[in-house]
Amino acid sequence: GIQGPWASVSPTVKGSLLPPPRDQRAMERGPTRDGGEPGPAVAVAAVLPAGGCGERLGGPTPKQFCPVLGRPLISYTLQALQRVSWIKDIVVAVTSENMDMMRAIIHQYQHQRVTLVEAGATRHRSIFNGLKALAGDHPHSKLPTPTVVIIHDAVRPFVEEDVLVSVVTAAKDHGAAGAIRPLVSTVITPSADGCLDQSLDRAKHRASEMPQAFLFDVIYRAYRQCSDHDLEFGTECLHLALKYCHTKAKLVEGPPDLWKVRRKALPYKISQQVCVVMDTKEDAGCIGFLQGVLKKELEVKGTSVTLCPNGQDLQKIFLGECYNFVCINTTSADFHQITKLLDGLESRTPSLFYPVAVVSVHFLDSQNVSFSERMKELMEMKDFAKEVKERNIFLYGVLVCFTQDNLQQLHENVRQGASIITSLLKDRNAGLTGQLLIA
Ligand SMILES: Nc1ccn([C@@H]2O[C@H](COP(=O)(O)OP(=O)(O)OP(=O)(O)O)[C@@H](O)[C@H]2O)c(=O)n1
Ligand SMILES: O=C(CO)[C@H](O)[C@H](O)COP(=O)(O)O
Repeated sequence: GIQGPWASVSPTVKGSLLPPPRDQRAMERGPTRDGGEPGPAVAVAAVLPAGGCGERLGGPTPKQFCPVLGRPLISYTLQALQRVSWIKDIVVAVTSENMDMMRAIIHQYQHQRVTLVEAGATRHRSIFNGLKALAGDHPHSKLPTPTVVIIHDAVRPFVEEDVLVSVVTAAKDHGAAGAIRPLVSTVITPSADGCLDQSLDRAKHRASEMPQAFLFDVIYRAYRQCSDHDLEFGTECLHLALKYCHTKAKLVEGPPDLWKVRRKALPYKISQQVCVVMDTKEDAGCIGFLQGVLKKELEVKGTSVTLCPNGQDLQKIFLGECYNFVCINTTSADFHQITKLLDGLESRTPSLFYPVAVVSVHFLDSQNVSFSERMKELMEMKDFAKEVKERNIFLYGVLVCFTQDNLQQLHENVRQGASIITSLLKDRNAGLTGQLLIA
């Protein structure tokens, strides 16, 4: 029967990126423990493999430790599991070299019910190590053995309580269960000579995702029997349960946000598009020259420039998936345009894995306006930058200085400004946000 205040199980953490849990749906599906304690009426623990190096994503930091809005990715996943009170223990497999970092993350974000074990050389080996810590018969077991164990990748941060309830409930009944999604592309089989052999009927196949859940005895038995080849090359825990315990997993349709971080999030073309926003229709003089140089600089790197003169609806820009903005301000001390742009960007869903970069370009006619006066005006940008960084928007400033009577120097400074803008957009350096670079 359904009892218990599910809504109180998972309060939305203030300031959290995670959407509020769909408790209502969980309530409809999930049985509670006897006595009204919320959660499936069995002891549940989770194993989180987090010992990979993230080769496909690239970069020196394994993807589970990459910062997302300043917080390591794994901390979001832990937060998502930890707010489900009926998951009693969370065992995380981490390599020895990252153990201290993981401890620091647990301490900094006050994660609870977490036990660390050493990761193995492959995902399956890491999971096996996690299971051993929960197995009563193992010398390294430290924790109570659960009836059901959830296995979930550290790099799938958006797991919600309702899907956890579904897989745990199904595992209780079937021995094993896993989330699935429709296939996004058709799977084909090539022949040895590189020609099409077969094309699978997409409607008949599914992508296997995480979380998965198992009766502990089933999955632990499967891991203890499986071959070195399985542990080395296997990619599917549900398959181990089938192969070694004849347990046919129940498949549960999961939501689209169960995805895993694999490669860089954005297709190159989208991430490279640049939108230039102007506060004037005028395109003569240094503005026109800057536009020309920018087009050339950015085009060289395979980008396209959209010019949006004043008066055009900025909404159109926000609807598009643009991640690079150059805001050219010609009106002295006027932050109107950039404020409008930042407001619009803020209302857009934050891009978690790729910051939006905005370069605010200003001009200083040093014969007519004093440098210190202009700097004082532009200091405001620092506060803007700090605010919007919270939303993964990186704001930079560029000041192009000129004197009316030295056209050659103006052109040179504009060229330098354009190359600073290009580097800022390309590098997306978090440390330079709010800084004003002078050309
Ligand atoms: N020896 C390993 C390899 C992987 N994992 C974990 O298994 C999950 C899913 O694996 P995958 O996406 O393949 O991660 P990586 O192996 O890090 O990535 P890549 O395959 O691109 O190297 C990740 O949380 C990863 O840290 C693990 O615990 N131990
Ligand atoms: O998704 C999985 C686990 O998370 C896969 O089962 C397995 O680890 C292979 O991963 P990938 O599809 O990223 O190669």
